[in-house]
Amino acid sequence: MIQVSGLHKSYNQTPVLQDIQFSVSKGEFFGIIGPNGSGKSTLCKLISGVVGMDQGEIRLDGKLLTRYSRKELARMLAVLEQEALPPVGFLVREVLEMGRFPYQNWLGEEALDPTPLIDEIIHMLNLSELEQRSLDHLSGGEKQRVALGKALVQKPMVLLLDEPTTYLDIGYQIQLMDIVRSWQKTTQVTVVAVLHDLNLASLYCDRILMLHKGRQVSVGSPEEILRSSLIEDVYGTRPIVLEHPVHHLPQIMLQAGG
Ligand SMILES: Nc1ncnc2c1ncn2[C@@H]1O[C@H](COP(=O)(O)OP(=O)(O)OP(=O)(O)O)[C@@H](O)[C@H]1O
Repeated sequence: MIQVSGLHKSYNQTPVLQDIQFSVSKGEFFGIIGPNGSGKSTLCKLISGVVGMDQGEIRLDGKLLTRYSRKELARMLAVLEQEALPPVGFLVREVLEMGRFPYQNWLGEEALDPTPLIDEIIHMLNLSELEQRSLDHLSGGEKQRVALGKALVQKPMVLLLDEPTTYLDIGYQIQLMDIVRSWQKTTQVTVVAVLHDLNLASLYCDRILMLHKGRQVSVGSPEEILRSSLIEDVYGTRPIVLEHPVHHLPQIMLQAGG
């Protein structure tokens, strides 16, 4: 579904991403991890077409990203980022309705009534009590659920999540990741998620790409990537890696220094 090859990106002559090469299959849950400043968000912006690359190519469903029109790309790919929410004055339901713009004509109408889909997503994300509230008065976590709702109503083939669990407490972190995963199972959407929390990445991702200083360190299963020595090389701290007693996936425990 996504093929990235030979990707390079510099800002002001400083390389931010170099030699990035990977592919993501349809329906896969693909994680991107790495320390602060390693280039995760830049990679997301390149995949979503917000920022142009210097070298290399990105293909979505076999077609070069640069060949998609804005509306075609919005039907193909949705991005969850809170900053993309409209600034002030909109109700939650209105914000979700905005997610349908790729399917609307110039009058803002679409062939099929999107109300059942929007209702389903409002229900799934527990937004029923908030749907007539203004976005301005929501908490960070509530806004994050609205941002996810706006991305899901786009019914994309690829869902790009840039730090989706920021602002969320542990209950909502798991709830959001579970919702994304069950949505993925029913729609076969391909998910690419930048995650800071390595334990969440392990629990939800089929494969993980690890970045370090703009370079790709490795791509592999959680077991291949979340190894104590590799994490120490990249993050500069050596965690204890244990197997989750229920899910049998690696989980890390941090060790305090001194
Ligand atoms: N628009 C920009 N102009 C100049 N430099 C930039 C720009 N955007 C990002 N950078 C630089 O590119 C590097 C990678 O940034 P990026 O935001 O992609 O990293 P990240 O891995 O997402 O970091 P974090 O985990 O801290 O969010 C950083 O050194 C950052 O300062």
